[in-house]
Amino acid sequence: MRSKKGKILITGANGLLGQKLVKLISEDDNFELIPSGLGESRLPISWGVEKWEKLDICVESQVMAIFEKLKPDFVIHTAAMTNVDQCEEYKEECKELNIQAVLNLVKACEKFGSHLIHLSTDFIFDGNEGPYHEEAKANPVNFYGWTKLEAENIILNSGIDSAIVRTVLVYGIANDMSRSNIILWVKDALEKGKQINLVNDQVRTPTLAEDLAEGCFLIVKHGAKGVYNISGKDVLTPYQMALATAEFFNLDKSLILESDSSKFKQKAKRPMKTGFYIDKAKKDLGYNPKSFMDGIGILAKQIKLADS
Ligand SMILES: NC(=O)C1=CN([C@@H]2O[C@H](COP(=O)(O)OP(=O)(O)OC[C@H]3O[C@@H](n4cnc5c(N)ncnc54)[C@H](OP(=O)(O)O)[C@@H]3O)[C@@H](O)[C@H]2O)C=CC1
Ligand SMILES: Cc1cn([C@H]2C[C@H](O)[C@@H](COP(=O)(O)OP(=O)(O)O[C@H]3O[C@@H](C)C(=O)[C@@H](O)[C@H]3O)O2)c(=O)[nH]c1=O
Repeated sequence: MRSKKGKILITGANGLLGQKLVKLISEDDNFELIPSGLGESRLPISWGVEKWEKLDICVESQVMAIFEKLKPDFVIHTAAMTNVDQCEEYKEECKELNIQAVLNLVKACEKFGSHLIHLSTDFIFDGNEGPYHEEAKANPVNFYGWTKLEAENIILNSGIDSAIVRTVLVYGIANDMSRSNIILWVKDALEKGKQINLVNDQVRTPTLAEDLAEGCFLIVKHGAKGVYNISGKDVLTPYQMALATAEFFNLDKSLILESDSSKFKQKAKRPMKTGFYIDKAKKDLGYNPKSFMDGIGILAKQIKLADS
């Protein structure tokens, strides 16, 4: 039997990215996969992934015990408090999960020499000059973004082997999801005949969850270190994304009301113009994401499968 190329621990494996990583890596027998999460596994039974470690990354002793037991070569850290508006309201909980837990993981990686691949975000930027390269100056405009920048700094100043994966507005469908994403809630609203307001002055490079998982796995396979932008390649406003969704699913576009950020307010401020240039990931890793329309196509097939 060929020796495995490495043991990969995934945190937050029940999440949208987490589940896509499990699906992708479990199909490559060069790697031993260890999915972990806060509660019981919510992975589809049909995937036949038996392994599961219950791991609350906020509890340092649990993190140390898992590393002691498994000694992972790589850790793909996806777990976080990702509801941006809740982060603004519940700052202590957000700091606990998005910063303190990263300190726990860094300590364990220092002790066991594990390579940490950490998920970060376009929300570390203020959105005044997007799209952004990896070297752009961070300046978060909401608490979620501030915690994610703090986490980056802890990792980059720690000296451990690490890669920071920054991404943008992830879309996709997973099993028993803990939060929705733009294509799903737009599609759902239009199917229910609900009017929705979509801003036309915020700019993103929306990212298919499968592409993001591919980018993280490429970093593992290359043993890559440093900061990588891993996002979609199309620069779109939420209004354009909603129109494309209505187009694709043949839904009523007249329910989509064009708005702007002066009229449409969310609890946490959103950076206006973000999105990423991805030439570094393309050159170093061979990363090659789908177009937004092809991404919606992949999602549509999965929705059809899930509904059947
Ligand atoms: N989604 C997006 O648009 C973007 C995401 N990112 C980053 O990518 C990463 C993955 O995002 P995404 O897949 O959408 O996240 P999800 O919210 O889908 O998943 C996060 C996971 O973390 C788990 N979790 C929560 N608390 C703990 C804990 N204490 N210990 C262990 N696990 C815990 C959750 O468990 P449970 O399911 O039980 O609640 C959930 O499964 C995050 O770091 C996020 O900041 C960056 C940019 C955009
Ligand atoms: C709910 C809603 C959002 N929007 C816009 C605002 C925003 O730019 C975009 C997405 O808004 P949402 O609130 O759905 O998603 P949001 O919380 O902005 O998503 C963020 O999640 C975290 C985890 C990240 O790291 C960021 O990269 C980003 O993806 O759509 C509307 O125009 N109308 C609406 O009714």
